[in-house]
Amino acid sequence: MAFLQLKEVEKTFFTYDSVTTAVEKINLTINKGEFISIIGPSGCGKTTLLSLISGLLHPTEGQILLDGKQIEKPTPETGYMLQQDYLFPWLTIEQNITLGLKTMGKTKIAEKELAYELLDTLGLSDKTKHYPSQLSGGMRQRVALVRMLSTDPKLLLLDEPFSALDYQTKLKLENLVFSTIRTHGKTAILVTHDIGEALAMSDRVILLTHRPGSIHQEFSVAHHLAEELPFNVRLDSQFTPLFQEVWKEMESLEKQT
Ligand SMILES: Nc1ncnc2c1ncn2[C@@H]1O[C@H](COP(=O)(O)OP(=O)(O)OP(=O)(O)O)[C@@H](O)[C@H]1O
Repeated sequence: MAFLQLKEVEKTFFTYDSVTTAVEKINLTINKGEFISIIGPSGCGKTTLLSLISGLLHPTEGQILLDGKQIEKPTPETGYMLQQDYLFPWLTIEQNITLGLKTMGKTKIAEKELAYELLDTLGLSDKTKHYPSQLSGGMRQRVALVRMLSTDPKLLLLDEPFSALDYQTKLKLENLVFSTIRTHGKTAILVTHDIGEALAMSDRVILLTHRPGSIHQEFSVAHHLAEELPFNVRLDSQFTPLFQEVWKEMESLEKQT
């Protein structure tokens, strides 16, 4: 059975003076353990699509099924990581990363084990008593990654999580996020404006059309590359031709406006 299935999904926003169809006719199947990226022109509905998958929004038409069950509302089965880390400034790093567990009533030491293990793996174990303002942007995003994974969600939704970082930090964090997600065998969907990032991190890249966004083309990344760390993928001889292929398609979409 498909892990995540989008069937003829459409989302239209109705406001007092406008009707906006953000996405339409989206048919997509994602298997367990896959890493998918969604790219496309600005305003084509990428974030809307993630919000629909998270259960924060409901489709106007169509269905979204996770493990065969229709998604009705946000649940701990799905984790979200955004461009801004949204850490609570008045809580320590330790309190921030265990907050999700606390709201789920999981306060036992054994239930927090994964969170502490992740803090250690991501080099943050000496920062547990610090406050977010005492950390760099890259560190804060690492904390956001730990917070997302600590409740052990089945599906991860990443909405431009690296776009506010400087280039070097972004490259390092891509590697770290990728290896952490792969190690834990999670299924992930990344929204990004960066073609290179999409290709370096994913098994498949989905290119959406202009709004209303529908799937224009899907690009598969060779299996041996999809298993490599993103930084190494960027250096591979197959990377540039694939980048050019995606770039050309994006350019052709621009010409259609
Ligand atoms: N709550 C809302 N009410 C009305 N219109 C909305 C709402 N949310 C999104 N939209 C509209 O839906 C369209 C798609 O927005 P969305 O943010 O999903 O695009 P995006 O591809 O993520 O954009 P970007 O690339 O700029 O981040 C836009 O025209 C946006 O104005």
